[in-house]
Amino acid sequence: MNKSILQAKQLCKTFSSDGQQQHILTNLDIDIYEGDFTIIMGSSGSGKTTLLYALSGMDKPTLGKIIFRGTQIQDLNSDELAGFRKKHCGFVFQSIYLLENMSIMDNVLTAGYLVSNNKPEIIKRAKELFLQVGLREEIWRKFPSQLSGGEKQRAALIRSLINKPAILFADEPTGALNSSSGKDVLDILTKINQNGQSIVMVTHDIKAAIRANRIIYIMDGKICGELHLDKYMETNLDDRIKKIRDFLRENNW
Ligand SMILES: Nc1ncnc2c1ncn2[C@@H]1O[C@H](COP(=O)(O)OP(=O)(O)OP(=O)(O)O)[C@@H](O)[C@H]1O
Repeated sequence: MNKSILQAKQLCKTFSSDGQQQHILTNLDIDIYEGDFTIIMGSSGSGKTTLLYALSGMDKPTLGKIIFRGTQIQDLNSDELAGFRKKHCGFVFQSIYLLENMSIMDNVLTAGYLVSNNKPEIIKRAKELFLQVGLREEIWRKFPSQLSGGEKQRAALIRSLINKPAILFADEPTGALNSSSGKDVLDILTKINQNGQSIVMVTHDIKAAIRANRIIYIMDGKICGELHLDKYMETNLDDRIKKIRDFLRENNW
């Protein structure tokens, strides 16, 4: 098994609304391992996004510890947390949050300059990433509104990778894309994972889940099932899909 890079210990998250407390995560323990493509599944409202946000420092847990390479991040103040996220985490979401008033290249470079002063290095890496995800030079200076949903999501993915995050967190990144664009994004995620990028992704979609080598199932704020698979290959997909379907059925999905 690979080295653990992120741990949650006795994680609890409670939301209060209308005077009522809702316990979404309760005493949840999890390790995220370097190089894994970890998928979080579970029924709607089971707490998948809440878990992703807590693990990535986007939101503070109510109780418990989040430990990234030995540092407890739940105790960081908001500036320190923002620094942690910028430096170590990449994010892609279903909604694509690119800045509309700048080109996709500038969106990427701006994110890179927040972390590094080495502008030539950032520009070089951005160009490499654009080519790696199949976005040709002709569109680098286009604004987000001039691009298709799939192109925008690929640009958002480059932005999330520009600072070489230790972990890429993704929340249904293909949820708003047509199946061909969704497949392109999954192919890119698979490729970067094969090159060593650790990924934690929430999805409802078996087509996305087959890309993982580890699937966590959560129910009522707890991990109730875990499936380990070999790294994704385009062969034996029927067998892989069957294993995932059986696993989901066992968990009453
Ligand atoms: N900021 C918040 N304030 C109050 N309740 C919240 C908040 N964020 C999430 N919740 C509640 O926590 C529960 C879990 O939400 P979460 O988004 O983690 O679920 P999910 O498993 O990702 O669901 P889905 O698959 O539908 O996206 C839901 O009942 C939701 O209403």
